[in-house]
Amino acid sequence: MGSSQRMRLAWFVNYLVPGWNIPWSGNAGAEWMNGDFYVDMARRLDAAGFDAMMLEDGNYLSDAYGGTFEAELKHTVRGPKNDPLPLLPVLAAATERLGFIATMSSSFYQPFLLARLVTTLDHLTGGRVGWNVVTSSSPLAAQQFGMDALPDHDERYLIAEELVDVVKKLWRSWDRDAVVMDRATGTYVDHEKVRPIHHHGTYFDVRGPLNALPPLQDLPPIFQAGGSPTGREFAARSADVIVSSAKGIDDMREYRAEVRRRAELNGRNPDDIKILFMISPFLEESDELARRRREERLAITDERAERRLLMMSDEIDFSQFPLDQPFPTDLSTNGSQSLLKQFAQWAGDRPLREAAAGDEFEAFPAFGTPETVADEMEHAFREVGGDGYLIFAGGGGMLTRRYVDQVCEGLVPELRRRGLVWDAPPAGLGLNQRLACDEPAPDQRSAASA
Ligand SMILES: Cc1cc2nc3c(=O)[nH]c(=O)nc-3n(C[C@H](O)[C@H](O)[C@H](O)COP(=O)(O)O)c2cc1C
Repeated sequence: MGSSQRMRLAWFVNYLVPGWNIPWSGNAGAEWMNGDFYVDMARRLDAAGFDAMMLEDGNYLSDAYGGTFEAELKHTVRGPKNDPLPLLPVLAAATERLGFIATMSSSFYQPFLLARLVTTLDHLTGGRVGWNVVTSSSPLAAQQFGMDALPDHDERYLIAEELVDVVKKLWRSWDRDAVVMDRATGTYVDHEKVRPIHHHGTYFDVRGPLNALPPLQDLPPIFQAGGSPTGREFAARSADVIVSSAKGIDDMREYRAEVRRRAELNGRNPDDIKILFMISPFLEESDELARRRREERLAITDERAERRLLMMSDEIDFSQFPLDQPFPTDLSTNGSQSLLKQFAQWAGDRPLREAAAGDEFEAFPAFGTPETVADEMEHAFREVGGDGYLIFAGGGGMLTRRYVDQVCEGLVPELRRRGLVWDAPPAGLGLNQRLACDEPAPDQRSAASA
């Protein structure tokens, strides 16, 4: 059975300590900061045929949970976290084809700085960079930049939309053939091919032009993860790739249909937006062993519940809610609205301890042998019609070199055998073209069994 479209694979990483006190974590706790762990990982992903590594970012430690940094620093949820942007060219230099998605917040970056940074990264990586547009979710982040609080949730998306627009105008302030290098006249750039943009908007005033070269890719891909109605609308208007935290086949289907509908209403071809769903696969030699290991990981303990609640504590103090009671249903936030709503739905009437400890960042539970997990992924892929997956290693907590190998050496070859992922991308594609490319991979199942 050939595939009508290919499955894209990306991996979501935080530049903070990966698994460090679990089996197979080696000396990661003492060494992660030098970047070698992530360099090794990027090489593995590149060789396995992953499309991209997505580098998460945020810029605060939260004491919203219980009014202290104790739990935050104990569990290393948000830090210590180094700045992933300088890591990006280091990763690119160690790899050939893998794309890298840099996260930069629309609440703190000025368009000029961002446009120049991304175009520089695009040249340094040979056209392999993308931008994950996030709006940030905590007043604690705003307070690092001289503000008391973030703008309101929905207004943040208006700012993001204008930011994307100005950044694109800056990228296009140079014609692609502006550099003429005319030796006879001694002219390096044709000045008629470079123009100011004179942008005067609601949130930004930028004269332009860019004082750097335009990106190597025509436009580096825009990633987005908005889950609220406003977030979905922004994604449908601006994103090339959406990473979704939808949970369950119905939710995945609903999310995809709604974003595609919104894209169409905005005059876009819905097929131009690729949607990746999050999974945290749990791979072992047998289904039974994987099930047992997963159960151990998701054991209902106060410690695990605390870690999960901490991840949401960008604004609300979740330590105030008793773990033996159901999660309150009447909470609202100026932070990540959809993530809060999704957790409340997941939690239902169960005691909070059970709901929080048992929650994983995944569209569906994926555990077992590579064959079993590939079955699950293929089933959902065909059922929902999504464009691929974003792997997240259980919120990063179970990320080890061994875990990366289980995915790259066990799961991906199985997906490739089924004709779901390419052997290698077609030559000469920038990251944006690569992500957009639906060209099916050859089905190697019959060849392998012949
Ligand atoms: C896969 C994924 C990756 C995300 N990466 C980041 C990130 O790196 N930094 C950040 O501040 N927020 C990140 N977010 C949060 C989103 O930008 C957004 O705030 C969240 O999905 C809630 O959407 P909403 O505000 O529309 O409700 C991520 C969310 C998801 C699902």
